[in-house]
Amino acid sequence: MSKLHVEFPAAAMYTDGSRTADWQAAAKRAHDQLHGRSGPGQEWLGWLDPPSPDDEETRRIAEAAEEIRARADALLVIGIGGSYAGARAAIELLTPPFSSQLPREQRKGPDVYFLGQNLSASYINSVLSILADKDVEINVVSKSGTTTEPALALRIAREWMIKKYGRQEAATRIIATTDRTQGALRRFAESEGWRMLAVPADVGGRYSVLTAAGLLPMSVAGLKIGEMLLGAQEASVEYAMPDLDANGCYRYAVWRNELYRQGKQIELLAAYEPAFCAFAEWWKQLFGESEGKDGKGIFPAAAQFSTDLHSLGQYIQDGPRHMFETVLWVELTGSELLVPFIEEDPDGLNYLTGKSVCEVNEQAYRGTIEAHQDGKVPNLLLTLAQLDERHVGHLFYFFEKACALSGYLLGVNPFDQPGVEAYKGKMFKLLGKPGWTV
Ligand SMILES: O=P(O)(O)OC[C@H]1O[C@](O)(CO)[C@@H](O)[C@@H]1O
Repeated sequence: MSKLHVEFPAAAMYTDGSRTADWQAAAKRAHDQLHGRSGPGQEWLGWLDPPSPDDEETRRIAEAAEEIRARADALLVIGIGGSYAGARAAIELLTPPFSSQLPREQRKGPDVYFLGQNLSASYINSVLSILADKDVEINVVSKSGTTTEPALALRIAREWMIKKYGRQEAATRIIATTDRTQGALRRFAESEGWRMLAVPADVGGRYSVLTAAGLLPMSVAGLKIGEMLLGAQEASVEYAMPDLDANGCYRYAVWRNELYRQGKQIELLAAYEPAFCAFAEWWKQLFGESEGKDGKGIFPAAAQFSTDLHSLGQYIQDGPRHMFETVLWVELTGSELLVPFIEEDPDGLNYLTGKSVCEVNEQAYRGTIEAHQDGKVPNLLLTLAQLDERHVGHLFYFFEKACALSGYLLGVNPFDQPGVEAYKGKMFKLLGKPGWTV
C-alpha cells in the first residue's frame, strides 16, 4: 500500500478521456528525458536516487548532529530558499507546536532557529536576543556562499559568536554546509577552521532537502533521518515507471498540466494541519522556481484550512475560475480530542458531543471539497496515511519528482532559476556594489 494516495475525484468534469493517450505519450517522453538524463538541466539530477541511511555522508551528518545535540541548547540555521525551507518544513511537520516552551527533557532536541531568510533587522535582533542565554551552535547552509541574505546574517552571527565564546571556541561551534569543492562559503569555512558538510554538485538548492542541507538540522532536532531517507527511497521505486495508471506522482503532474491548459493558472496547496505551513513554503519554492519561466507556469499558492476558509474561502468559492486546489489530508494524525457536552447548549454544538475533533476536521475537509467542486474549482486529493519521517520522506520525493516531470511536460527547464537574478542586480546597484551599474 502506498503511503500517499493520489486522486482526482471530479476528473470526468474536466477531461473526457480523449487526450489520455497523448498525455501518456508525453509523460513517457518526459520520463525518458529524466531517467535518460537527456533533458534540460540534466546535470542537476542527483536527487533522483535518494541517498541511503547507510551512506558514508549520511553517517557523517548523523555524527555531526549528535555532537551538536550533546553540546547545544539551540541550533541557529542560516540559509535561504532551498538552503533553509526543507529543514524548516520537516521540523515543523514532525515536532509538536510550541515545544520550545516544554522542559528540555520533554523535547526531541535543541530548539532550531532560522536566520538569513530575510533582511529584517528586527527579526535578526529578536533571534539573537532569545539566544543570549543559550548554548548555541550554528549551521550555515549555502551552496554558493554569495547569497546576500545568509551571507549578511552569517557575518552578524559570527561576530556575535566571537563575542559570546571567543574566536577559538566560536570556530568549533560553526558548521558549514556547502559545495563539496568550491565556492565562497567553502573558502571562508576553510580559513576559519569550521567543520563542513557537502551538498552534492548535481543537486540544486530546491531539490536539496534530503542532503546535508536539510538532514543536519532535522537530525539535530531529533528527527529520524534514516527513516526519512527510506521513505524517499521507497517513493523512488514506487514512482519509477512511466505508466500513468501505476504512477500517482506522474498522474498528479499530468493533471496539473491538463488543468493549466484549461486556464487554471493558480494551484492552491491546502492542508488541514497547521504543521504544513512551512512545508507549503518549501513546496512554493520548488514549483515556483522550477516552472515559472519563459512566460509560462502555474502560480503556486498555499492555504491553511479551515483557517483560510474564513478568509480566502470566499474568493475560492466565488472569485475568478482560474485556480485548482491540491488538498493534503493526513489520515492518522496521532492526536485525539472529544467535543465536551454543556447542559444548556449555549452555542448549539451539543449535536457534536462525543465526536472527535479529527472527525469534525474530516467533515470540514469533505464538505469543502464538495463545495469547491460545485464552485468549479477542481480538487486534486493527496492523502498521506500518517505523519512520521517515513511518510514525510515519501512526500518530499513525490513532489520533487512530480515537479521535474511537470516542468518537462510544460516545456521548461525545471532546474534553473535565471529570473531570480533580476532583483539581485537592481538591489546591488542601489547598494553600490562594485561593478553593478544596471
Ligand atoms: O544555497 P545558496 O547558494 O545560498 O542559494 C539559496 C537559494 O537562492 C537561490 O539560488 C535563488 O537565488 C535558490 O535557488 C536557492 O535555493
